[in-house]
Amino acid sequence: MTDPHLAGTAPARALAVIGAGSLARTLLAGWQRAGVPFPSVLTVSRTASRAAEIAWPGVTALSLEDDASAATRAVRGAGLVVVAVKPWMLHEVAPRIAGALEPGAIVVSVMAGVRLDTLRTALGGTNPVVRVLPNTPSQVNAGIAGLAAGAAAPADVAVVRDLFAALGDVIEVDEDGLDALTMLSGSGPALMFLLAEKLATAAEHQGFAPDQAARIARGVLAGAGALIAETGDDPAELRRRITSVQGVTHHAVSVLEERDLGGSVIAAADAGLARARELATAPAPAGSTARPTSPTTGETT
Ligand SMILES: NC(=O)C1=CN([C@@H]2O[C@H](COP(=O)(O)OP(=O)(O)OC[C@H]3O[C@@H](n4cnc5c(N)ncnc54)[C@H](O)[C@@H]3O)[C@@H](O)[C@H]2O)C=CC1
Ligand SMILES: O=C(O)[C@@H]1CCC=N1
Repeated sequence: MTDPHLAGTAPARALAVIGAGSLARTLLAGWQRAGVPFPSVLTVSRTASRAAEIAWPGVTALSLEDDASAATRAVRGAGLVVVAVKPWMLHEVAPRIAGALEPGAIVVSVMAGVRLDTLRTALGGTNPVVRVLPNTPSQVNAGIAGLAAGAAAPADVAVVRDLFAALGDVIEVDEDGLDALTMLSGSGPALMFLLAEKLATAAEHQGFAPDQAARIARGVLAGAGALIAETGDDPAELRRRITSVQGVTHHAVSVLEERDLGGSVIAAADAGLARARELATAPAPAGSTARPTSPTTGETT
């Protein structure tokens, strides 16, 4: 699928992606799907085994394990550099790339919490830096990304905006707005998937086999998503059409409202915002190099 916004406007710039984990792969898959014509794409992983997982056409996957200068090599010649490591790894990445960035190369940070001032200082202060907060539906060009431009020149911001418009909707905000979006749209899909997991658990509780329970949960989430996407109707209106007076939906939803679902989601948003702000200066969490850590929260590293 080629995004019509991009026709004729896509930057013919080489792309370097530092940190080729979950989000980086999501973005690359989305750009490939949208047909974004990068002249070359280099990714940098920490380990050779992670680099070997990226056997994609047109992508050269380097690793620090194989070549300690991989990050420096990747950014040389790149017009766009996406930094997609965990926020607490910036201190390791920045010295490797700061002196090697091409003049005018645009750095896009997708790291949660890390402020533009911090990025600019860490990267030597001469290259334009833009913060973007994407989400994983970008992989299927159905993402929402927050974009905070800071002091970047309008032409550079336009390049980044076009790039992420190929992956879905782009909302321009200031940095405080970006911290809030980190949970709302960045983590938002996880909330929806959590609800689907809980629906499957409830189905099993009511006697369905696990494979049937999984089909029910997947079908409901995918069907509801397709309905809202294709009709463009308001979620409250779509819910109203399901809710018969004193019917089944009314009784089920009442239980969630009595247990303050709305208050719980607001509390979750506040907790996410607080954590996004903390990440600006936080050390690596204990155990953050192990994968995966928790079946409940689904943390990857
Ligand atoms: N996963 C998501 O849905 C979203 C993630 N983000 C942000 O994206 C960033 C990456 O997150 P994920 O992809 O989920 O994490 P991840 O752990 O899957 O990927 C990070 C990758 O960086 C690599 N890495 C670490 N140090 C490195 C170094 N010095 N040089 C090169 N590579 C190095 C790691 O080996 C790992 O593969 C984080 O800062 C996160 O806040 C933002 C929005 C959404
Ligand atoms: O959990 C995280 O910190 C990242 C940022 C938003 C989604 N994943």
